[in-house]
Amino acid sequence: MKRYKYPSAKQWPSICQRPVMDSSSIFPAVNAIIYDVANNGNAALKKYAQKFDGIILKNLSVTTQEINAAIRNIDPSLKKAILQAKNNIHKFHSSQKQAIVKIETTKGVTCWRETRPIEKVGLYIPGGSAPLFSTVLMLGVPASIAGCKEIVLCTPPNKNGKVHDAILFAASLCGITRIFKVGGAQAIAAMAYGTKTIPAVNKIFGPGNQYVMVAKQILQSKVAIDMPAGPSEVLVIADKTANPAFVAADLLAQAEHGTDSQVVLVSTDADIIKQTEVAIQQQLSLLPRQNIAAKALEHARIVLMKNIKDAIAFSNTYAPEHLILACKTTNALLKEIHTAGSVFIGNYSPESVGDYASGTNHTLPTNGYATAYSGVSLDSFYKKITFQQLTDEGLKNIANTVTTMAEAEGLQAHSEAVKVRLRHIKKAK
Ligand SMILES: NC(=O)c1ccc[n+]([C@@H]2O[C@H](COP(=O)([O-])OP(=O)(O)OC[C@H]3O[C@@H](n4cnc5c(N)ncnc54)[C@H](O)[C@@H]3O)[C@@H](O)[C@H]2O)c1
Ligand SMILES: N[C@H](CO)Cc1c[nH]c[nH+]1
Ligand SMILES: [Zn+2]
Repeated sequence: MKRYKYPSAKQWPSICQRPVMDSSSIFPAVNAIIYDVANNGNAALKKYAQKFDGIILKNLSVTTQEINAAIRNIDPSLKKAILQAKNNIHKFHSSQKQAIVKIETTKGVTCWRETRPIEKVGLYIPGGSAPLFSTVLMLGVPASIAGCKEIVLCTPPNKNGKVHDAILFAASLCGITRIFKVGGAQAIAAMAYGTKTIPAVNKIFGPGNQYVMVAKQILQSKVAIDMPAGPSEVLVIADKTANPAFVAADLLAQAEHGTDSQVVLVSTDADIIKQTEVAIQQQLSLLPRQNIAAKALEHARIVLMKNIKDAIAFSNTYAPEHLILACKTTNALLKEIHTAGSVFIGNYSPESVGDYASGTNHTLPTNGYATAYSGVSLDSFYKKITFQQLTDEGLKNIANTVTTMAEAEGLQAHSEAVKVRLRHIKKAK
């Protein structure tokens, strides 16, 4: 853990550095995997399943029998929880549908936008250190609301060559049947290039470790991606109204994801910091994944700030995936938040509820990308097409503007496409 007291704004960018792996080693490794999958297809996928997941696979596809068995085997209380989470995610994402708005920009010139689903989408579900079946809902629910025709899902197999029952159950709830036992950078490459078994898609979604995230970034010239969503992060802003036990629990919740997760506490109160550090040690010792969390805590940041205004400004510089406001919150303060993936307000809004069931999406930009990217939403699964329709009057009303601009750009043919119609209208009268 690194601690800072009243750092100057000049120091903030260096404090905000993420513990990302050295990209000089990760890019060549991922490039080699992509090249191999593009050239050797399924054979390369099976080779990497053996190398990274420790399993020799005969078949990459999950069979209907495996899906049906998972649906039968799933624990009833887990089934109920998944159904409630799905319901909330469905409600929130359905509310993001937008009505078509037709605008007459000039008399007789009407413009509007219509949405169409992206036809083929690929969902990556992390499974290296934990089978994140919640991510199936976060991606599968909006994909099915949008009406994507082909939904492909890739996830790493476990040591027995199986996919976790809850992943298969959640997928079946979203109507996803094309499921493949492929993880890591090789899964992203397979969905970008296609193999004999795995279809190529138009857009790839989903979080993952740094290999997955770098593969998505490299393949962006071949296929669309949702965003760079890598190792989990949280930044908590705590004032004296915060509960140190809650803050510690929230920091540990993200720290347990992976050794490269990053957690940051920014507080205006030295006592709250002290008590939170004590609570972290107490709670950490009780966690099954304490080794992972402890490693992640090594690159945690604890920052004492003079006031909440500076704390928010620091958070905007960090651009956290998740921001928890364990402080007195007003609407004016919320307006000061410019960069964050998802925000949790007050002592009773733990980040875990957004991970699973409040309804918001947990696939969010990490590593500072919240400066420019939004988390996954219904919109991520659509293309937006603009339309315009002009009457003859409309064309006359706008003609001079277009011909003047076209001719000033030296593009006479553009101008003529308008003028030929004007002559036609004149003749017809
Ligand atoms: N940003 C978000 O929205 C979000 C959401 C959920 C999870 N996450 C993050 O997703 C990540 C999940 O990571 P994970 O590792 O558990 O699962 P993962 O499925 O992303 O990665 C596992 C795969 O990584 C590959 N791999 C492992 N070691 C490798 C190596 N040395 N070289 C090349 N490839 C290798 C293997 O193919 C393996 O199947 C965590 O970091 C978690 O914090 C982020
Ligand atoms: N916190 C993760 C996003 O960074 C999402 C997740 C899934 N399961 C639990 N948590
Ligand atoms: Zn989480």
